Amino acid sequence: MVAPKNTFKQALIQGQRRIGCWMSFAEPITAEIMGTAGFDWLVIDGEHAPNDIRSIRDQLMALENSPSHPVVRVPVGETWLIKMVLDAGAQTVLVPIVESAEQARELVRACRYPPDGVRGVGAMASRATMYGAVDDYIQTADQEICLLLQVENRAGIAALDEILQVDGVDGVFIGPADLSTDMGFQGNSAAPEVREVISDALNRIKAAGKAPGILGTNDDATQTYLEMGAQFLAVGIDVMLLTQASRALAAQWKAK
Ligand SMILES: O=C(O)C(=O)C[C@H](O)[C@@H](O)CO
Repeated sequence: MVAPKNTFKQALIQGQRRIGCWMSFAEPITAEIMGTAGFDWLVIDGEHAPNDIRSIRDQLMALENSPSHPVVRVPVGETWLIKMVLDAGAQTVLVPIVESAEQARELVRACRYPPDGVRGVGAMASRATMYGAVDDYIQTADQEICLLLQVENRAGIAALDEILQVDGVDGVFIGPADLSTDMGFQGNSAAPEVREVISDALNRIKAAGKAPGILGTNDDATQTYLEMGAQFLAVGIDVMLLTQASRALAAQWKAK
């Protein structure tokens, strides 16, 4: 079997815009449904959704034949967690709350095999190699893995230029909910002060030759981030899609 190419990473390198969606149900069946919607990428959220390594693996399996590229967000940037999601077959990893270049360098090392990194070699028994069927996985994995870091507080913003110098970081995602809360706006990411910081950060990320990313949870925010130049842009969350549609439907028919 030929080692899988990371088409999402290639698209980011080529400067293409990628429209995605968050998945917070932590269920393979909803991942499978989302995989039919036409998004370029889908986040399997290990930070705020009730996922474990088995549910992450099952959602990766559910998306196997989907054109939507799975991005696994680990709960924290720990080497052992990154090792597990890579072995489960993730090629793109999103790490929350990155605050320094040193942390970014450690995360790059967590994604790479020795001698460049510290990823343990258990490939033959893992899903990443289709249980040994991909002969050249170890030789090709480092270049196919896409590492996306989340900068989402004042410390991260202060360290952004240094983080952007770290080789092996493919993109930086600004977390509007966390950033606005850390800035004292309690989740109000539409506050002008927050929007200004987001706009400046997205510009700096692009200028450094990395892909800028963000999540908009309503049309106004999404349109604003699009105009600010977000390249990998999540435009919603599956749970919110269901809550909004089901509440609107109930209200529509109860009002008759
Ligand atoms: O700070 C943010 O915004 C994010 O990191 C995305 C969120 O975690 C979220 O809205 C998805 O649960």
